[in-house]
Amino acid sequence: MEKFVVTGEVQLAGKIRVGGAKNATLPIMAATLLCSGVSILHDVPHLSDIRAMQEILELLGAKIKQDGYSLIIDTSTVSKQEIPEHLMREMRASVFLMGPLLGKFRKVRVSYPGGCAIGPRPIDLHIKALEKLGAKVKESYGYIEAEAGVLTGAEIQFDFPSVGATENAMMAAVMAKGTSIIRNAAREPEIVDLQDFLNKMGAKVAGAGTDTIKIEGVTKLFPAEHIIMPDRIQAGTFLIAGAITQGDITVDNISPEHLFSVTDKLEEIGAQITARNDNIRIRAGDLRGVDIKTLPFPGFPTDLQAPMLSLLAVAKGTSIITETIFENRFKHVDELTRMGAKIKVEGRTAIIRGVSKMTGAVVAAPDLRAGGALVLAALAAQGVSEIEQVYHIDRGYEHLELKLQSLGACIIRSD
Ligand SMILES: CC(=O)N[C@H]1[C@@H](OP(=O)(O)OP(=O)(O)OC[C@H]2O[C@@H](n3ccc(=O)[nH]c3=O)[C@H](O)[C@@H]2O)O[C@H](CO)[C@@H](O)[C@@H]1O
Ligand SMILES: C=C(OP(=O)(O)O)C(=O)O
Repeated sequence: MEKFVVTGEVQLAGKIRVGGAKNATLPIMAATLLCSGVSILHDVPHLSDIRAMQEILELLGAKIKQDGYSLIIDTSTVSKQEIPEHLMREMRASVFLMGPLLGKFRKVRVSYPGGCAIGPRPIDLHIKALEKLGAKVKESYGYIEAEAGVLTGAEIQFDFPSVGATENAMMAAVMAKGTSIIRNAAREPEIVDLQDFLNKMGAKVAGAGTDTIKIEGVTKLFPAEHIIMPDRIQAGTFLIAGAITQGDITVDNISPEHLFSVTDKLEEIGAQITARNDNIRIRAGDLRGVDIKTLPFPGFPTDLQAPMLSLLAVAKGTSIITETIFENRFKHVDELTRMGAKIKVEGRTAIIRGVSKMTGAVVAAPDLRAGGALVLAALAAQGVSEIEQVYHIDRGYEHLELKLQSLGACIIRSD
């Protein structure tokens, strides 16, 4: 199995461009099912999750061509509404197919989705939204079947602003009869990107980015062309890499407003941030501990909690991180402890006593962002580290080792 071998204590410097966001691409790929014809997506990252979604769409009957960072998706031959279990299990985003398949065929059969093992990840809010729109949902033997003679616009009130449930509800509602209103909707930028794509297809969606989304159902949607929004989580990871290595990095092709909660914390920690139209520069300074609570957007993103924890592990003083989104997202802590970090986890809180240096060790990536966090820790640590289970990292960071090498890091992929 592949691993990363990292020699730490190299200050990173230079410019890095981030590509399209995994978490925007996946629902948009699913949304192409809502029409019949050729949609073109640009800046699609080369990631294993994207390949898994491609495999599912192809299995449903789509024809897909990849041209560099563009995906040409022809949905005119899609005929199936059922997704086999082994593909559903590959990633969380497979659940996004329920909304569009129901919208298109009025019928869908899927098993429970996989994704990062970061605590229980129920789909009750997804199902509730589909039921509100008129679907009859049956769960048995690990499969979920939904059917709707007609989908009818409805008021959907979420108990929690779930990103995936908001996206699924939007995709099911765009072709429902009448008006739908989603309240307490998630406000993540990826939802705005999905709205933009759906509207290019001829949908009538407004309000994404706020907690109330209004959708006027239409009878037909058309193929569309779209440039995927930049990946704010990758951008945040590179900024943290700059801070943890005492470096000077500029991250290009990013909307600074997507990262305010992160750059604000980095400044509080002691880094100097300069944000321009589409780039952010970070120059590291003396690092000091801060407290962080993960929250739905525009709060601090849970997907950057693990990388930030690595940074706080070498910041002066005590920091407290409270993870409010997922129940079990501190799996990197045991691995960071092997590298000399001093961290105590109590329930959803991690108490971090900063050490002046971590030391290289053999560690294993327990999930995607935790894997990213271990790479960052290794970049700062004294000596050589090996990070195993790189396949988790490849789900969401494209050629992370090559990107870090371009900034001067000493990291290689090895068998
Ligand atoms: C592919 C993708 O875009 N993944 C992102 C998406 O995941 P995902 O869409 O799965 O995250 P959600 O916002 O739905 O989940 C947030 C919380 O809501 C709970 N919940 C969710 C749905 C539901 O039906 N019932 C329920 O209780 C979850 O267990 C979790 O505790 O948003 C998360 C939160 O920003 C990110 O960490 C993931 O990277
Ligand atoms: C948790 C993540 O992904 P997923 O929801 O696809 O598991 C992530 O991108 O950090």
